[in-house]
Amino acid sequence: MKITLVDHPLVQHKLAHLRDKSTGPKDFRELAEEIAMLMAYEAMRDLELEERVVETPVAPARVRVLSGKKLALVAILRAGLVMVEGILKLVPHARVGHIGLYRDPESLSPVQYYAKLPPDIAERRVFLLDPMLATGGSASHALRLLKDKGATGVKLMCLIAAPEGLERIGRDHPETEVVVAAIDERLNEHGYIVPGLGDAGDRIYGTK
Ligand SMILES: O=P(O)(O)OC[C@H]1O[C@H](OP(=O)(O)OP(=O)(O)O)[C@H](O)[C@@H]1O
Ligand SMILES: O=c1cc[nH]c(=O)[nH]1
Ligand SMILES: [Mg+2]
Repeated sequence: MKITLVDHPLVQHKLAHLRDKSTGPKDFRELAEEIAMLMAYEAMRDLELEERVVETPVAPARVRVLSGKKLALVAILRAGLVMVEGILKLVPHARVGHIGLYRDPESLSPVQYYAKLPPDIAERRVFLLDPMLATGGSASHALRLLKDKGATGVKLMCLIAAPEGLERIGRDHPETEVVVAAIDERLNEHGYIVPGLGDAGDRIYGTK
């Protein structure tokens, strides 16, 4: 499994504020959007380009524009929604899918309550978005669902990953590239990432 760590200073600076427990929902959402946007710059580095010629006011210019497969952003609800908002600013024509999952607090297994994907998902470059990769159960479930719909080459983008989650994805979906801004120490006894940032969904929406 390929892991891409986005350790750019701007990403790390914003992540520091995101982790801080005194950061409220408004700033949390803005920071998470900005980090996702900066990470997408790296995650989309291998998008295909084709040559064109455009007329500048001075002369023809050979330019390169995006070509190849169209894009799909798939958010794991709820927390993945903020990443969609950031990345859509860069690629506004991407189609957006939603997979609704919550972790059962006892078993920590994902429970699916919703799924709506672009019908041509198998023909698109897919970026699966969730800020937190903890046990990896939610991301692994979502990757299975996407693959069952015919998606290939899906990239998983997470702000913070635990080693346990990365191992799980490597085991279940070894062909998947995971793009992360930080790899933390471990999970605690409740399945939260240490030091992490707490419950991403609750911090985004102020539900705790
Ligand atoms: O790797 P895992 O162990 O599966 O944990 C990660 C999942 O937990 C969080 O979602 P949560 O279940 O809190 O749902 P929410 O986004 O609605 O709050 C997070 O956004 C991930 O989807
Ligand atoms: O640390 C964690 C683990 C799972 N989900 C979160 O939102 N945070
Ligand atoms: Mg949550």
